[in-house]
Amino acid sequence: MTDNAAKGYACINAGSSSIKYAVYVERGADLVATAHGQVEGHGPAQLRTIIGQVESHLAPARLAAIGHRVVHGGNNHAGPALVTPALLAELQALAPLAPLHQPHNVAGMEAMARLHPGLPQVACFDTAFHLGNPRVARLYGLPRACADEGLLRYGFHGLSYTHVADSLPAIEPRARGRVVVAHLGSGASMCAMVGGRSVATSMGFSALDGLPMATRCGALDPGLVLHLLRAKRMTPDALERLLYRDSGLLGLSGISGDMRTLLASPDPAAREAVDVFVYRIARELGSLAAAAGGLDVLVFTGGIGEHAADIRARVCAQAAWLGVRLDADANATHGPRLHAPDSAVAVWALPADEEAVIARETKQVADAYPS
Ligand SMILES: Nc1ncnc2c1ncn2[C@@H]1O[C@H](COP(=O)(O)OP(=O)(O)O)[C@@H](O)[C@H]1O
Ligand SMILES: CC(=O)OP(=O)(O)O
Ligand SMILES: [Mg+2]
Repeated sequence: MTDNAAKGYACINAGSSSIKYAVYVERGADLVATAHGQVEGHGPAQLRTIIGQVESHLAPARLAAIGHRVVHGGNNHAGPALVTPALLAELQALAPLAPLHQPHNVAGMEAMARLHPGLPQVACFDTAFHLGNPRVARLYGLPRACADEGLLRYGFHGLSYTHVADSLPAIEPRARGRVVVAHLGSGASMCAMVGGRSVATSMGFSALDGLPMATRCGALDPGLVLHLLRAKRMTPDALERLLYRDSGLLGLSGISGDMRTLLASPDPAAREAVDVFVYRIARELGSLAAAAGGLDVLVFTGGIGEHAADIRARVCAQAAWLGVRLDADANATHGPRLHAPDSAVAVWALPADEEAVIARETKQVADAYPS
């Protein structure tokens, strides 16, 4: 290994159910992926597997920096940031707002710092993409003092939305128009973009809001939470477990939070869980189209958005009033172009690639770091 070896970047994306990783290597002015993978679950064993994979896919490049997806960046980060002890403390303080993600994001940084002390690490924030949302989109109807202390809508999945915003102009002439993206994975949210920038999104203060997800409830009447605390005497920990881990598709079906399992199940409760998921996406689409002032393009991404033709077909059927018309054959084979010739709205299915955005942001920050 020499100093003039190409630079390589490891990308770690700790989501709610798994850790995705990728290795990117510089080739001229480009960053090229040499590995993409996923390990289920979280913990030291998973991180060790990932480190082994990263090292075996790096050569002959040298590891120049490690980038991490960080779900919650609060109000201070409109772009990626170098990981420092002060930043780690800041991210740890935000952990209660994203309990399924933030502790794993921070654990990944700490593990890599032990393994590669001195190597720059970069935090790439899900919240950054939405930080420029209009203030009306960010405010809750709470007393002003609450907003002053940060009780605002933040929104998440920003790295995935950035990837869509970056990819769309090459394939879709109306990419800079009024676009709604549905990121449908284990976590699920939707985002309205105008001119390639987020103007509104379905997740809010935490990654619980908006759509029902694999195990998270989605939007709830806060009166219901008060009822659970008071009348049912639930403790905050029990409530957190109910809302983050026992609800959503899993809670509704009583079977699984995994869409593939539910689509294959003849159980009426599985069907009803899927019905609720589709219904809520269709309603959110109307709301986000209103925020964008109309709808030119609809994009599906995430594991469900990319692979579940049936879910896309049902959402699009409920969006006929917006001028959405699917090409059934294109949809069955996952497009990526899904709209019929007479559709007023362009519809696409695109892979979610948060790691590509992590690689780019990591290089950008690390290149500015004196090595
Ligand atoms: N072929 C498929 N049909 C339906 N659902 C699918 C398919 N492939 C993956 N999924 C669903 O995608 C979801 C996982 O999405 P993914 O984006 O990988 O999750 P994560 O949020 O963990 O990154 C699961 O509900 C899974 O069942
Ligand atoms: C923010 C979020 O819900 O992320 P994921 O989909 O990776 O769980
Ligand atoms: Mg994900």
